Amino acid sequence: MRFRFRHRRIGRPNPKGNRRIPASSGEEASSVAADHSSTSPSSCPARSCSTSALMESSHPSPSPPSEQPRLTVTQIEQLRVEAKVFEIYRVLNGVDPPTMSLMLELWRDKHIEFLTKGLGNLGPSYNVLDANRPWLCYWIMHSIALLGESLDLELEENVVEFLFRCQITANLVPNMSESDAVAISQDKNGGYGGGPGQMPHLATTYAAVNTLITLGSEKALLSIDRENLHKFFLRMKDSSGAFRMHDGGEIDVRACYTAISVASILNILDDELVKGLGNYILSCQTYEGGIAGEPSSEAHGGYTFCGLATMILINEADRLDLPSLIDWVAFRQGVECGFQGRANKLVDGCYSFWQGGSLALAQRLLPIVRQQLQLSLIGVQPSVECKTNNGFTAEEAGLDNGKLCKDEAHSKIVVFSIKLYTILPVFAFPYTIALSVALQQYILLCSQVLEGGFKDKPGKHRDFYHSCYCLSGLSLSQHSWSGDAGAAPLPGAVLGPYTNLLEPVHPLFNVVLDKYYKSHEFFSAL
Ligand SMILES: CC(C)=CCC/C(C)=C/CC/C(C)=C/COP(=O)(O)OP(=O)(O)O
Ligand SMILES: [Zn+2]
Repeated sequence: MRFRFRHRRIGRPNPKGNRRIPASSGEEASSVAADHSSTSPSSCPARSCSTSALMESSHPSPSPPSEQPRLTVTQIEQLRVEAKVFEIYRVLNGVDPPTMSLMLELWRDKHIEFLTKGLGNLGPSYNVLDANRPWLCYWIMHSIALLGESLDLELEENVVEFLFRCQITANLVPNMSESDAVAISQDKNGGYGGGPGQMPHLATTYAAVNTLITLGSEKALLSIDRENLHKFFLRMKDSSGAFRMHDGGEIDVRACYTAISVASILNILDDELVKGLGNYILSCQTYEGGIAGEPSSEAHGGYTFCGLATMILINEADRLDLPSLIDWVAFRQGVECGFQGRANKLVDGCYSFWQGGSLALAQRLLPIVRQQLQLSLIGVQPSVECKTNNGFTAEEAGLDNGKLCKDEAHSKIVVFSIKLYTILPVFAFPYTIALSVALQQYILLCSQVLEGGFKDKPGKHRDFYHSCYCLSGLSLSQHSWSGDAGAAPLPGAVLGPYTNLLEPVHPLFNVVLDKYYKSHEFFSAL
């Protein structure tokens, strides 16, 4: 039977009543505003994974050397070999750890407390992250749903109404009456802005629609103006086949994903929106194997997720070089067990989703991956030397009898074997369980804040963005080997107490699976 935390409305007593609350660190209550400032594009000391990555154009330059202190590989290996997880915690956090079971426990009630406090800040006087308010709704509501909770109906309605006002575009004034808003929503401008009266933007449109799907009420789903949204998407479509973020805005893989994800989940995806898009995404896959934000840029986990998910949604994933992509993502998991966003950068909790999500997607593409590996070897005749060196028989390597000379065959097989060695372990059952449990260890020990919320890494502040993507990554890794959707994960796949188990997410859209099914049914019937 499936283990779930379902439909506990926030504000009611906790039926489990078994949460152990750690002593306050003194950072509490008044610190929520301070936490927000840590996500503010303008005030974030380290812009790493700031919300600017979601809203602004990003052209990563070659990675600068980091000043962040980190353990050396030798130190980590030593600590690991001696199984001194406590020591790792102490060195990373600078304080003595609580007991092991407390460290590995998901502090549900504290997370809910932190998340619900954030909802109070969506009103018109809330200036920090002013252009990101639908994102705040999504990060918070999705995190709450992952934890198996939901809001009181009145609070949910407030969010629906707030987002409805964000659907009204730049030619309107904030705080207008609902009747005026309804009248003006009939005009040609679709899409959601970062706040009421702001210009529509693809990123905030994605955040708003995912929030409404997460809320899932009829009122929430019906509030989405699909017809005008489709017009908005067509207006954002560029002649290259890609999309731009907003009128006159930048063209990149993020814009492609947000447009296609929303169009797909709302059942308004058509040939016009898809035309030429696969070619654009393909031109963003770099020599490293990952996907960049735009052609000739550096591969990055955020864009790799967006690019791969888009290709799957438009049914063109087989055009990507999947073995190289998987190779690249797998090597982004550092010795700290978390993922980095790109080569030579520090690991960070949010990539648990962007990189972990890419692996979760690739896992479903294994038949295509195998086919691509085999196709790259058609006609190759393995030599005895190759078989000995690489430990694979011709049959295992999927080789045909071929016409290539020995040298050519040899070089191809070496390349092939490198891929086999890196890709097979990534998807071999026990090995992958170990990798996903290791990722859970990073999230629970290094990103989780025991007072509630999640952060990039020790030494940083918690924020809603990292809370959302750490929880999303945690859910994906807990469920990564559950088999058919809906099956309960094996206890060994869930690090810490089994009560840590989160709701499963749909890896293409990053909404809770049940919410996706409900909305799919709803929009298929329209
Ligand atoms: C759905 C949607 C809008 C997705 C956005 C995907 C996403 C997170 C893209 C990342 C953008 C980027 C290049 C960040 C680098 O920031 P950095 O240089 O500060 O971080 P780093 O050092 O970890 O690379
Ligand atoms: Zn981050």
